[in-house]
Amino acid sequence: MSSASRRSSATRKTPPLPKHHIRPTTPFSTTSFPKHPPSPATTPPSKVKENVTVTVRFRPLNGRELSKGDEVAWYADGDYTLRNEFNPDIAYSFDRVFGPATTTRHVYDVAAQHVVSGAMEGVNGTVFAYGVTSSGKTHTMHGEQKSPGIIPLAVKDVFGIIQETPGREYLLRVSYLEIYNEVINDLLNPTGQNLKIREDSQGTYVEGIKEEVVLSPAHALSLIASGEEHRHVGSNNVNLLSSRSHTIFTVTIESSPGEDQGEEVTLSQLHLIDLAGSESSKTETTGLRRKEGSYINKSLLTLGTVISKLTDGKSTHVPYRDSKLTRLLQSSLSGHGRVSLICTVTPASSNTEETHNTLKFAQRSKHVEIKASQNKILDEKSLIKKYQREISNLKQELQQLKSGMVEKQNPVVPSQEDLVNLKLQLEAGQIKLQSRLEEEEQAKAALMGRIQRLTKLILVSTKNTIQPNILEKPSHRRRHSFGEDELAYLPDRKREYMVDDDAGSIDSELSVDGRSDATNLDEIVKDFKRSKRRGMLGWFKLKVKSYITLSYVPFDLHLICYAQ
Ligand SMILES: Nc1ncnc2c1ncn2[C@@H]1O[C@H](COP(=O)(O)OP(=O)(O)OP(=O)(O)O)[C@@H](O)[C@H]1O
Repeated sequence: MSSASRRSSATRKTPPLPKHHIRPTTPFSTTSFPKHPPSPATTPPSKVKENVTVTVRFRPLNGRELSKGDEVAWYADGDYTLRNEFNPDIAYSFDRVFGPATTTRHVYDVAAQHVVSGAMEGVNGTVFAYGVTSSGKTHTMHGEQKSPGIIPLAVKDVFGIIQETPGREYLLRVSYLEIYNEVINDLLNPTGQNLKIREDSQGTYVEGIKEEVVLSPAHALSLIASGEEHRHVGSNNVNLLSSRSHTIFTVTIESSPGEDQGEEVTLSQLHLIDLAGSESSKTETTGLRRKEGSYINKSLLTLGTVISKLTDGKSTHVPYRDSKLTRLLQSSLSGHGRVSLICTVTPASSNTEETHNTLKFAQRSKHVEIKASQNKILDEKSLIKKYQREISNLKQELQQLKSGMVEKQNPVVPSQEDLVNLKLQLEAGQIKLQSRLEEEEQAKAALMGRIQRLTKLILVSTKNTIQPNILEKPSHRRRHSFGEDELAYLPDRKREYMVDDDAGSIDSELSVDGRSDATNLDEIVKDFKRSKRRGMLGWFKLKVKSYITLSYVPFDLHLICYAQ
């Protein structure tokens, strides 16, 4: 093969070699998860073994490599095999090998979609990109506006799955952290520095990490973008924007069949990880960069050791504790949930050795066994159930408050004498009445606000086929439309997201009252102004009429007080 033709592509189609297909979806069973003890009410786990999905993605030779005369040293030989150009005996097979022309969308469909859909069904999932500096990890995980990466595609998919799952309610929370020089920083909360890893009976977790409930893809992406602003990035001689830290973006997904149904809630975590790249002596660095590089290399070395120990079949001790990265990945690597490893490589001959090391790591990782199983929790442990119960209680409370107010307003036609007495009573008790009315109004507004806030947090599909009549009345749930625009993912964009106003289905129910109140109030104000013109007697005549026609008497009382 000539240099020129080698340079043109790192992909070749030759007769098929033994193929390694992506494993079929594993039937779900039950397991536990960090921070949430397993429910005794769950069915016994029927764990089915599968392996980590391991794929390799080539990036094209870049300008720097071409200008220094680099050749293609490694190439994709079909969809599953990767070969060394100069030594045909060196070949590796993986679940999939992506040539340099492959789109990230395709990588997502093959390497990440099954992990994301599993997470939506309660199976923990981890997708991570591994490779040397400048091999394309960030390009793969984050992408750019024109070519969104695995993280934005997964976020969009999560909301798409909610939309395609009528009759189920979801609550999503996200967190975003970096491990920089072996220190954990919260990227969603700049004051959350040097956070500690804690362990409970269910595994490791980061103490004090901020979790934000997300309401739409744009909302989640804006959080990532704002988190990215705090991530440590710097340039080395091969990458102008080299990641100096490992990042873990976690989506916690709770789902339940609905407010009044007894079925357990499923809970899972989806970890999307962009590792920093290992650096060799060729990566010329000094000072701070070198220090960062040594932390990065050390933690990746520990990751390699952990993978080796997990797969050699004889180790009794796995050194998860030797790095923050492996401690946080402990639950995933020790088999709780689905894992997809995307190794990124350059075909460049100048990087032959580094690419070979990545491939050896990928090969070992293939033998890590995992048991994908579904997490279920009891109602009381679940945030979504807590919110659902709270909404229902608040609605009852609101109803009681409203009916209490209406009872007090029963329109009775008073006699002339009653009216005089009433006026005297009103004069005596006007301040008390006024403040009580204000209190009731405030309580009502507070209840409405709480119901509205809680309702917005729970996500449902607009395709509600379970209750078709729901379309006939204003919805009580937040509605979403998940367009491509949601992926307009600008890292420099500040948090300009919403809690927007399309949500307000509960508004529509509540605003019915709001509008009628306002209408009555307007009328009363008009009456009041007219009566002022006519003098007090006119006002009293008018009020007698108002008592009969208006149902919302407290406002009348209120105005009478002012009218005196
Ligand atoms: N598959 C690809 N197609 C086109 N360009 C790519 C691809 N992969 C990476 N690149 C480009 O190569 C450069 C380096 O990629 P990237 O920053 O993703 O590397 P990295 O592995 O994350 O590096 P580091 O570990 O230093 O952060 C970027 O300019 C990126 O746009």
